Amino acid sequence: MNNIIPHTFQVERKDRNALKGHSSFVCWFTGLSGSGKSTLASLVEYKLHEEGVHTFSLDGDNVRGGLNNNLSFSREDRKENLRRIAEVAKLFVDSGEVVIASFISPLESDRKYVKEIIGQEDFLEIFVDTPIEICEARDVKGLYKKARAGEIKNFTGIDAPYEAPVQPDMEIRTEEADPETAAKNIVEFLKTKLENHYNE
Ligand SMILES: Nc1ncnc2c1ncn2[C@@H]1O[C@H](COP(=O)(O)OS(=O)(=O)O)[C@@H](OP(=O)(O)O)[C@H]1O
Ligand SMILES: Nc1ncnc2c1ncn2[C@@H]1O[C@H](COP(=O)(O)OP(=O)(O)O)[C@@H](O)[C@H]1O
Repeated sequence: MNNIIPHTFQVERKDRNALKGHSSFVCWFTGLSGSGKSTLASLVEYKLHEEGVHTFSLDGDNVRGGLNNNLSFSREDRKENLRRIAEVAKLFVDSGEVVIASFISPLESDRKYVKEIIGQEDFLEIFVDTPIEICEARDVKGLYKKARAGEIKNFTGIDAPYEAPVQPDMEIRTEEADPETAAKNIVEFLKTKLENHYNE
């Protein structure tokens, strides 16, 4: 960082957390396209918001439509996509928000990189574990059909890899729990972090 000297501001993260009355961190959903990331993220955010928690959602399609609209789905571009998202998420954590991030984030090494940028203590990984056959049967956006027809290249799970997390903080098998029940369980899990992390 040549000649870059960060300014220290009087209002710090701890002051923003105190004003909001809770801690801030990133809840990161990873899983295949159609696994249920956005569905669960939306329900979880709604429930937290209803309880007065300050939240902000970052989602694959939204971020790729703006900030990251120059990036493809090559391995290098996915890494850059996730690097920028991690930096943005970190800013939101500093601002005192609970960030709900939903990105395929298919590689263990890239998720590790994201965790390093955000900081281990501010990062929770939730694996939305849905077998590819189910995601493909759902085919919410018709993308699997296009990928099978060769109209989309590097599609995760078809001709690009997805590495399941080795030690996620939480795993949701969407075949076993309906979205509402799964979201409730996630919120219960996050509440511990909201309180404990704040009192540390
Ligand atoms: N080739 C390919 N592979 C996977 N996904 C694709 C692809 N092309 C477009 N899409 C759409 O982009 C969404 C995933 O973007 P992400 O930023 O989450 O992907 S990544 O983390 O950089 O791998 C993903 O959204 P979700 O279905 O919500 O996961 C797709 O709608
Ligand atoms: N238990 C579940 N959790 C989440 N989504 C589910 C579940 N069961 C079925 N679904 C359906 O699966 C689809 C998941 O789509 P979406 O949330 O957009 O996935 P992603 O964001 O991972 O691409 C939605 O149509 C949702 O209604």
